[in-house]
Amino acid sequence: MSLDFSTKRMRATTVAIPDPGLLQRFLSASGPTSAFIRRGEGFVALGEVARFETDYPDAADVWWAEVADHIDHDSELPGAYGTSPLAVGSFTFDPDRSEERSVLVVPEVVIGTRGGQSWMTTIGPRSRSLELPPSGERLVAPTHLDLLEGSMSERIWMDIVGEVVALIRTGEVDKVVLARDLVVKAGGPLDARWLVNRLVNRYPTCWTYLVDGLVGATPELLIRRQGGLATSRVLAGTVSLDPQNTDSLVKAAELATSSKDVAEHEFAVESVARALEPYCSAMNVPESPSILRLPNVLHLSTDITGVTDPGSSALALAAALHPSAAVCGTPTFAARDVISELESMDRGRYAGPVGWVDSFGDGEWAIALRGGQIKPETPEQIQLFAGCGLVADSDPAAELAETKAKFLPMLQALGLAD
Ligand SMILES: C=C(O[C@H]1C=CC=C(C(=O)O)[C@@H]1O)C(=O)O
Repeated sequence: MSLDFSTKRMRATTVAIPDPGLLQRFLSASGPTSAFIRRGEGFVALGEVARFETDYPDAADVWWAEVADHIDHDSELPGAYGTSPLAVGSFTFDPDRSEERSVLVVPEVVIGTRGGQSWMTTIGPRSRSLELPPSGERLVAPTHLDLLEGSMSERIWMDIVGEVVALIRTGEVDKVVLARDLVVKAGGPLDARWLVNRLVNRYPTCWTYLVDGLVGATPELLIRRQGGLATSRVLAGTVSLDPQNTDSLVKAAELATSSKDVAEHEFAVESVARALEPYCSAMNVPESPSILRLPNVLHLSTDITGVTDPGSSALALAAALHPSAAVCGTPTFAARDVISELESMDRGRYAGPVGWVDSFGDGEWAIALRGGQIKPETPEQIQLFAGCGLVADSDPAAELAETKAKFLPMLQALGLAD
């Protein structure tokens, strides 16, 4: 829907509501529906007042600033983080080389919970009903699933890893993040709500996202802006855990002392710190990473914080930080060229920013990892993605095993793994 800014104003109303319970129960079967949930907090969004399809996040940021300017907002929770009208979006990894378009949607209804406070924000040309929408519809598990090879076989992918490593050893690039895909076909249309529900339960410390058929649970936060504070969680460097998780202490020590993983991580931290610096008056970049533990893997993790200039929205910051070396490589443009030449698939919105921005410019943008894309033209199928950072001493077989660990959350959500 396009908006005529010269004449149209919109009205938004935010009301405090009692604890609505599990947010994902409000996702709707019909019509646009999005989610952004972590540790039971966040929101689900229903309906669509306006939509902007674009190639570049900066253009979406300009569009949203103009839309937000045309909203009159009444609130029972003035100033509470994330409760003002917002837009939910997801952006392609490489807009110059993708068939997919990026999207920013202004939903009609947002139901959220954060810090013990729950709210509903409605938005539209007129005042809307302030009744909570129906929830708790029974979800149906996907059936008759087939797990298919993606754009290339494991063997070919490992050969390409070998080629990229050889290229890194010549000094042409320092790090390249190479991904691969798998396709899962079901007997009927897949219900993204089923996947969201499973991911929220199994990976509560990740950001579970659903935007326009892109669904997953990512551990990596590109940027959060809350008032004047910006935070980014940089991940790079991984070891897989065994299914019983009995080996995590040994694996943590292995990861923390692996020069290959530490090098991979340092490239990623440096790229985020460098891109964020121009927007910050002060910044804290920890000297060494900590270990982030997930059910399937351990990651090296660094939380960067900065005091930001209020003129840059969360979406503008996401545009500046993307693509970090956690999903692209170093140097950025050379790594992106290697990916486009050798990866042999369209990443679409995998590894791009996914999240939200509100009318104050606050918001959260995660990196769309550990997920997949359901397309409207093939609703019975999902394309899953996973990638690995390659440096000079990466080993193809170990990298393939790492992608398998990274596919696990989605395969579990689909019922294809325990
Ligand atoms: C590119 C992915 O992960 C990134 C984030 C964390 C650890 C990574 C790694 O160790 O390679 C990757 O940089 C992915 O999950 O598809």
